[in-house]
Amino acid sequence: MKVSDILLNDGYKIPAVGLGTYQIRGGEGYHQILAAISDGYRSIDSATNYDNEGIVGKAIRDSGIPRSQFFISSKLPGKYHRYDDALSAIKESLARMGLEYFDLFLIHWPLPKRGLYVEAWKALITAQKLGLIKSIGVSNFEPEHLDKIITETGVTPAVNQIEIHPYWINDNRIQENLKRGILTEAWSPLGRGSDALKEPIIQKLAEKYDKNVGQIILRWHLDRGVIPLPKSTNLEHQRANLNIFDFSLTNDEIQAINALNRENGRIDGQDPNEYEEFE
Ligand SMILES: NC(=O)C1=CN([C@@H]2O[C@H](COP(=O)(O)OP(=O)(O)OC[C@H]3O[C@@H](n4cnc5c(N)ncnc54)[C@H](OP(=O)(O)O)[C@@H]3O)[C@@H](O)[C@H]2O)C=CC1
Ligand SMILES: O=C(O)C(=O)[C@@H](O)[C@H](O)C(=O)CO
Repeated sequence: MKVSDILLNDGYKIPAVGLGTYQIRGGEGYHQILAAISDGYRSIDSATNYDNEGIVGKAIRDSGIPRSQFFISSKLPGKYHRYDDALSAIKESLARMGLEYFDLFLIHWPLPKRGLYVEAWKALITAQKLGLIKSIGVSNFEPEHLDKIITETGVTPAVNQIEIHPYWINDNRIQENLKRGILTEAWSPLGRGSDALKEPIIQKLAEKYDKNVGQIILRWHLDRGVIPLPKSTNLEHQRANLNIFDFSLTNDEIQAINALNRENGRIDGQDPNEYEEFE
């Protein structure tokens, strides 16, 4: 299945769907990632905190597909926000992956109470200049965090990866990213297997388009200009999650899914202003 590309604000292109890899680890995880690659995934979202950079890199190398055809992302953990630590951490991530560069590297969480994310951002800018990273971005950044790094460095992130699913549609943050020329990626795009998959409106649309419920939600992301990063260890789901480029939702259908939004729909404990990573 051919996945479309989207242009980033720095001139690089990113595939419109990527594979989430949270909790995909070890030998089993290696085979799951290899299977996803053979099904057509070229964009893979990893993180130092996922303890899987080694198997992601091994799957890429063993796939036989040229490195240049992949779009590989990882993320900086909070314990390495200091400038020197961040630069070393990026080099360590590359070493674990066995790669010479990342296509995208993100600050995983802003951790505003620690107040070091501007230092971390400066390290990503340096790493980009050194050729270790092509595109640099952030994750879980609120508009005020974005403004702070942009004002203090003059460099706008290419991507902000944030929580988005039918119970947390996050329209305001998507618009705030857009205003600054930042592309939005959706983490937990399927609500991490929540009841969203059972919602009648989504089931009805699945029947209408002859798709499954996961595909309807992923198409909703694309139709809102958002890149979803679905995680699946099930081969059938993995394949289906890429097969979303032969239909699109109407504006009314997008609004009907938007109406599932809940004031407290965020996944527990993931408020970017409060979130603390475990050391
Ligand atoms: N930047 C950040 O702070 C964060 C980033 N992330 C990133 O986002 C990725 C995705 O988020 P994640 O939390 O994993 O959750 P997802 O929203 O991707 O949901 C994953 C769950 O949905 C199921 N699923 C996948 N496809 C389908 C389908 N077609 N039909 C029915 N069920 C399906 C999976 O089960 P099965 O395996 O059986 O298919 C799994 O239980 C992460 O893996 C990670 O890469 C996530 C959280 C925070
Ligand atoms: O998966 C990630 O990228 C995370 O940042 C984690 O916070 C994850 O969302 C989680 O729920 C950890 O408890």
